[in-house]
Amino acid sequence: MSYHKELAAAKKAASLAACLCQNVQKALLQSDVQSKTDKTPVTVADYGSQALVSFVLQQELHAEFSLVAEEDSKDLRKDGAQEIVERITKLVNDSLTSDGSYNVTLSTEDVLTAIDSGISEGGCQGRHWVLDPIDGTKGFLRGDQYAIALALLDGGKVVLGVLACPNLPLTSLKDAGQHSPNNEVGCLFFAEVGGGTYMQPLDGSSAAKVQVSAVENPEEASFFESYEAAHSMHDLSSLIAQKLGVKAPPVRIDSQAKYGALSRGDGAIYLRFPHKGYREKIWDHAAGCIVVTEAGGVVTDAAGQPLDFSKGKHLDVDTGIIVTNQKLMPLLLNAVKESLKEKAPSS
Ligand SMILES: Nc1ncnc2c1ncn2[C@@H]1O[C@H](COP(=O)(O)OS(=O)(=O)O)[C@@H](OP(=O)(O)O)[C@H]1O
Ligand SMILES: [Mg+2]
Ligand SMILES: [Mg+2]
Ligand SMILES: [Mg+2]
Repeated sequence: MSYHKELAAAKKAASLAACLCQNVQKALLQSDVQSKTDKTPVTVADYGSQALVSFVLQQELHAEFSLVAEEDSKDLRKDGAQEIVERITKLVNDSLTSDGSYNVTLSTEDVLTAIDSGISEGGCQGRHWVLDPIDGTKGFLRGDQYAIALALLDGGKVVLGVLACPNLPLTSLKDAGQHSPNNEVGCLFFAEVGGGTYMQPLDGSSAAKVQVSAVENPEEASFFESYEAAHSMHDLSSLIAQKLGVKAPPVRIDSQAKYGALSRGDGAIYLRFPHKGYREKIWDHAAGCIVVTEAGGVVTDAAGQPLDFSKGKHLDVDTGIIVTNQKLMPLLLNAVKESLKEKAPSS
């Protein structure tokens, strides 16, 4: 089955949302940031991006629509939130006007409704869009990496994914720090099942196929991990890297930009080991997972099992998520197993 129409709609939605986020990041006001009940930050751009993607997908596809997305409008419907809802609505309308494809002006209620169409639970039947309107909100607030991550599930499998990474350099991160005449940023990665992974500049110029690193010797490999130590155990990844013989220091960047960078071979390994008790959400991995696998990579949990996106909002993974190329995966799995055994509290 082909998903060309859906992929075109997803690229349009994610690119427009990326423009909205870039505009907010340039002029971020402290009042634009709120704290959610789980104490993580959310900004007007997270809400605006979710409303915009939801609206664009519904306009483009005219089909029955199910969206599993990170944000909801609960906090925005509370007393005192009217001003922030108006700001979000203005951001969404400005983005729609600058694109010019839709002759509409959304009301505040339209925007809240668009945000809330992301309440689906997903599952193993039918089609479900999966959206992280800003993945890496902490990175976004620091002015670092973040991504708009959009994927489509069909029968519980990820069939397409788009990652818009507005701050990711167009050239490899391996060249970072070296003198490069081209320090432009803004990448759009996209993949359809069976069709490979492509990257194009967010400004829309032509796309090129990408491949994961072909490195077979771990001593030549470098690895990515979360920027935030609260999101992944840096001491455990350091032990795994040491056991593998990786020489390079970790590359710490926020969000699924890690999957994008890995898909084009900027590094060979991604290690993610959340602290005990954290449950991974499908929107933090669905788009990244297909972007890497279609580029020839492998994404598994720490036990070597593929990620199962068919169980609803959560991913029930064993201990952590690891990503690399097919050659390095057996070595990596061994290093992970040994490191976990060593770190386990002795009974
Ligand atoms: N405690 C904890 N453990 C593990 N993961 C967590 C935790 N808290 C949050 N999150 C999720 O991490 C998402 C950000 O992705 P990363 O961890 O790759 O980015 S970062 O480098 O740490 O910023 C981040 O995504 P966004 O909320 O979309 O920014 C969260 O879903
Ligand atoms: Mg969040
Ligand atoms: Mg996220
Ligand atoms: Mg998010």
